Amino acid sequence: MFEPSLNTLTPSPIRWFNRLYALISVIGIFTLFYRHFRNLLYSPSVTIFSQLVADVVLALVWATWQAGQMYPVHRRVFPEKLALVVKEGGFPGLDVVVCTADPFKEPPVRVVNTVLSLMAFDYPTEKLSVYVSDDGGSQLTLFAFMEAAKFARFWLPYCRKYDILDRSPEVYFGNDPFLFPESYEIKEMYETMKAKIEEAVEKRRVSHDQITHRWIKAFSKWTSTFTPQNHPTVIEVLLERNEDKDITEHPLPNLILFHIRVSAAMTDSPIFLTQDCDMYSNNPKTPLYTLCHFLDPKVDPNLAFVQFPQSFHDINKVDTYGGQHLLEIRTNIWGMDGVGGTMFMGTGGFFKRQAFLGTPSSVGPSDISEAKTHRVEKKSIKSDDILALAHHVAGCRYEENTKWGLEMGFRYGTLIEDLYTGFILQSQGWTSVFCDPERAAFLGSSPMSLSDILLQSKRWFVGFLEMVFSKHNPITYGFKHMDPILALIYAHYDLRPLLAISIVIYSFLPQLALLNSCSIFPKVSDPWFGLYAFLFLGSYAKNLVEYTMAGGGLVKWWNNQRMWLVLGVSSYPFAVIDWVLKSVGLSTIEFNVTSKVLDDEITKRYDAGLFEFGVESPLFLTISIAAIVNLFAFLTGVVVVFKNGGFEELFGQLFVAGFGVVNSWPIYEAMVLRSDKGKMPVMITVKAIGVALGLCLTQKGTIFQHKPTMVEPSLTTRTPLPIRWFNRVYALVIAIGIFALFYRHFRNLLYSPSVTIFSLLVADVVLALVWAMWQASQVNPVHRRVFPEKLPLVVKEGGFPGLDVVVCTADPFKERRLRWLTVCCL
Ligand SMILES: O=c1ccn([C@@H]2O[C@H](COP(=O)(O)OP(=O)(O)O[C@H]3O[C@H](CO)[C@@H](O)[C@H](O)[C@H]3O)[C@@H](O)[C@H]2O)c(=O)[nH]1
Repeated sequence: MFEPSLNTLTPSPIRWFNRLYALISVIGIFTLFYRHFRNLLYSPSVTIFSQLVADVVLALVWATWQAGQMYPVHRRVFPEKLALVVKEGGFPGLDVVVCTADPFKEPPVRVVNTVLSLMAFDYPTEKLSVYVSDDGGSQLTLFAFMEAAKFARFWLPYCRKYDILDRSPEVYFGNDPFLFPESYEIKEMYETMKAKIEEAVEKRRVSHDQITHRWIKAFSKWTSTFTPQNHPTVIEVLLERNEDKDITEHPLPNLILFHIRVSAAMTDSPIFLTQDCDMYSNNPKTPLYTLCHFLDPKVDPNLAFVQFPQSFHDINKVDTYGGQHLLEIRTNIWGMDGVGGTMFMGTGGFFKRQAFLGTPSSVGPSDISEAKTHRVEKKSIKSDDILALAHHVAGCRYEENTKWGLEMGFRYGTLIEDLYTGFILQSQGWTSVFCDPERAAFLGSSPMSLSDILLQSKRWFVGFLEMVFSKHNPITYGFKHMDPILALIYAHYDLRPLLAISIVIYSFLPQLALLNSCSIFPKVSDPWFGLYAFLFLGSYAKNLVEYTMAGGGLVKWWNNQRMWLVLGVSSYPFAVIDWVLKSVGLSTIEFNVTSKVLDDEITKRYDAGLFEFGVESPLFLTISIAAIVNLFAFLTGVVVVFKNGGFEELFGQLFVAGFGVVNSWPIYEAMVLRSDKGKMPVMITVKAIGVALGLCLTQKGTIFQHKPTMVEPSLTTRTPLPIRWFNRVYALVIAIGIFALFYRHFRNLLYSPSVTIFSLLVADVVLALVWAMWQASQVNPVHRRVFPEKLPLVVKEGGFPGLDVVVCTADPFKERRLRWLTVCCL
């Protein structure tokens, strides 16, 4: 029987290019390690050891990133075919949970907009319930939703009637679309509601005259002992679909305030969506795209969630802080999808409820219509027993001695509950898919100040470190429980904070060495320099290709790589320090909610592409120190090279310092050229200059051996022969062939051991060894020339060293001749 396919999955052809690039780079990386080890062996030094450590960490993070490039896929969905599979009345129930935590960092008007846009999904309202979970326990939130429930009666039918696309009223009216007869009236209602909510937030309380009789009892819970941490359970049904109708007598979706488990007790829909409070719906058809996965006749019964990307409406044209996370959200995620599971991003994830109750084998049937827990759908959500059950499960003692947070529901105990929860689900055998419709499903806000973005990243990175050092480490645990490639991709995120080691080393070591005229990279004419150039340019070029394919341009890419460096000397090392302090019990780390409050001046500066400093954050101090050291080293290096020469030897360091300087431009600008409120605080600049100069002046002659770079007349030249490239390529190709042959021998030995195979292996190993030794002499053939005419520049004739000439005659007694030669040498 023909079964309509609601989605398709196609492997991306770019995977072949990715794999080839990875193979060539791996060879390059191992060659570089060989050089480091050889140097360490023959002339061990702190500098070489630091370079080795930096490069090993870089290589680890790079390699785990490549895992996400091995199996990229693309998906398409066909919502127009849904009707062939299920009638609208047969759609599964959908619970939407929106979380908010602080009405002063997350303005209730914005949360209301998010919720209204979700209530207005193109989905049967009798199947839809929206929950608002307020961790801040604020009466301002309740008041805002009381008002929102009234406005919804007008807004939802208006969206339906005119098939409006922007279903967040703020966005819709912000675009000035007065096309329909009711538009003015609806806008006025919205503005009135907005003003009321904002007035209450400004006064920080809800006055009695703003509360209608029906809500007095609800607000009476906010007594003098009520605090955000300690308060009675508050569950309020603001709209109930069986009772509340919009102005066209169409049922409204349920709208309920408070806790996530409450949704299982009240509506128990098979699918639920979790949403950040700022992530409004930008595409009303999003739930239909989700159904294209959950209701596909060939659906994987273990499918746990469908993830939509996090997209942002307020990123400036050049994405100054790399806030779009294009590489993570639009590139790597497809690589995860190709091996069985995209990560959960904390928002925009539609879950099958059953996935939170246990492993696929323990929870039984996985048909979406069966994916319920309490089976309470038929009763009114205002009935006493449902409300009693909801209060019971919402109570904070409910979880004690249960599996909630450990083996069920969202997994606690980390600052990255989203990534962690997705990882655990996938290690239990659940799968997930990524869905990226052309019109973004959801749009949220991204921080506009540097300190907000650095603090947010630091929180994530502490969370990643918690995961690395837990029993759920992606390598030790992941390798056993999921596709190893997927485990490696998770490992990439968890290892990222360790990049602090590499970026800090490369932000200071070559620069300080430059100040000592001490060369730590090969000189330009040295073949090893080519290897450095290949690895650096290759990875940057590949990164640019990935970024462009993800939808970014050159300027955005540049800003993104700059943020990578900025994070490397701020959020990454601070996350490591925070994690260490927390691990030894010297501090606790809390979830600091990211501020979503818009400040006009900050927005203006952000839109102009300026970095927003403004506050005295220790995170800015380290960035500034690195920027000043790079500038000082670069300028000193240029002067030294002009005075004494040595450009070839010092080029590598001049390049690294120069690269640091170019990337640090916004920091110098904020220190010296800007006078607005977002400039670098003077105290940070002063402290940074003090520390940087102290560092540059006090390290002289410590770990760096001073090597004068004065030009000396060269009496000989040594030119590598071009044939070496041919020799090397030949050796490389044959070496790959030899390894393939060995692989065959070993496999044969393993599966059908015999004397013949063993003898062949021994013979080939010996041949290969002798061959490899001979190739060693072909790798770097050189040609030498001497310039006797330049000798007077170095030494006068009178200063020539003495020269003894020994003439040998044939001697029947060889030993005697040797004895004579030895005597001469003495
Ligand atoms: O104690 C808390 C803290 C936060 N939130 C809500 O969680 C959401 C995310 O918080 P936010 O401060 O915006 O964190 P971000 O770092 O911007 O969010 C990203 O990172 C979080 C942690 O990994 C994920 O939870 C989010 O979904 C993801 O968008 C917001 O709706 C908050 O209201 C709560 O409900 N309770």
